[in-house]
Amino acid sequence: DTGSAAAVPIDPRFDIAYVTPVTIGTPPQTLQLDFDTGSSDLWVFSSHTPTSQIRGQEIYTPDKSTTSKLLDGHTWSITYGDGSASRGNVYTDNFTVGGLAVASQAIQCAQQVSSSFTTEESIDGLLGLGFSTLNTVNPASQLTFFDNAKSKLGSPVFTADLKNKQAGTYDFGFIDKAKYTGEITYVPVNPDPGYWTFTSSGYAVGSGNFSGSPITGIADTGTSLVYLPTAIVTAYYRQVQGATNSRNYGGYVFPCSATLPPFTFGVGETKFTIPASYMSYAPVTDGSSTCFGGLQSSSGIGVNIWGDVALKAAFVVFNGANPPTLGWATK
Ligand SMILES: CC[C@H](C)[C@H](NC(=O)C[C@H](O)[C@H](CC1CCCCC1)NC(=O)CCNC(=O)[C@H](Cc1ccccc1)NC(=O)N1CCC(N)CC1)C(=O)NCc1cnc(C)nc1N
Repeated sequence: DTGSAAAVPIDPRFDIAYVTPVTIGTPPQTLQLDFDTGSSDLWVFSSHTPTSQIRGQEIYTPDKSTTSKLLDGHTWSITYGDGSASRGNVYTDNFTVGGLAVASQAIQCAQQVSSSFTTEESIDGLLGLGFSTLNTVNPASQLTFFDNAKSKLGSPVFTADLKNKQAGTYDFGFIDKAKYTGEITYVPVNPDPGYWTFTSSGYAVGSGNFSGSPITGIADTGTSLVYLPTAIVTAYYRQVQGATNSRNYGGYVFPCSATLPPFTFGVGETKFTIPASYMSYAPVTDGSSTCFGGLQSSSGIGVNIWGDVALKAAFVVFNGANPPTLGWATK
């Protein structure tokens, strides 16, 4: 079997996140989920979520599904890097993504979500595509949709073809040659503690020389920006007129009129260039002439993160074979 579904930016003006339609239950209930390779819980706004915490999101109602089953005594609680959080109980039900079906997928129903989820009306929940070791369900952790679907897939892979300010695609079980150019460069993945961790072969700022220093980080579709070591980030913003590291805005900002250099990163021998237009993330507040950079320092995070700003510049194969690898191709 295979599956293919659109990854749609939640805001047409800048790519803070992408959502993908899924169906849950019988008859099918359609929700838009944020596919997140940086976590491994599949959780949804639900009939168990207090209405005071719901603002326009679609919800999953297990009682309306003839195939839902309560996973008795199981609970979950998750906190994300940006401090957002949610927790709740667990059902199993039929689940499909782009035509690919899993019969008894663990669906984590939110009984509590933090305010940033309530205010993000376009996200009805998350679908974790990290390694199942990260799943937070107690007393028995649950498998991700990808792990459940693997045995049905021609090839144990999924691919991310995220695009700038337009809909891209997540494919499951096959690699679509029409979505990339040249060859796919595969690199090793360290699945511990559960992220898609790989090592980039280096970077260049604009037309500057390529620095071959290895950068270990995670490929994370659920993170909007790229977070790299401070030395790299300062080298980048040294090339941007008027750039400052703003404590007020929590990162590097610059005049929206500034000329930005592109940013190149290496995977094996292949080089990926993030165009300057992706490197200006968004005005710090609506209508401001100060813009927030798409590249920020990872010093406060503890891990380097290749988020959507970088992933948009490539076609990425998440190969769930043993051992797992990451494939990168230009497009
Ligand atoms: C089992 C936990 C799981 C593995 C968890 N994984 C992650 O945090 C990475 C994961 O990819 C999550 C997935 C996000 C979570 C929020 C909702 C959207 C998806 N990524 C992050 O938290 C990275 C930082 N956040 C982001 O990048 C969010 C994503 C977002 C998008 C749309 C709407 C709201 C938020 N972007 C923003 O807040 N933006 C607004 C501000 C703008 N300047 C940039 C874009 C983890 O590491 N948690 C440990 C953890 C706990 N507590 C903290 C403080 N840090 C932690 N790392």
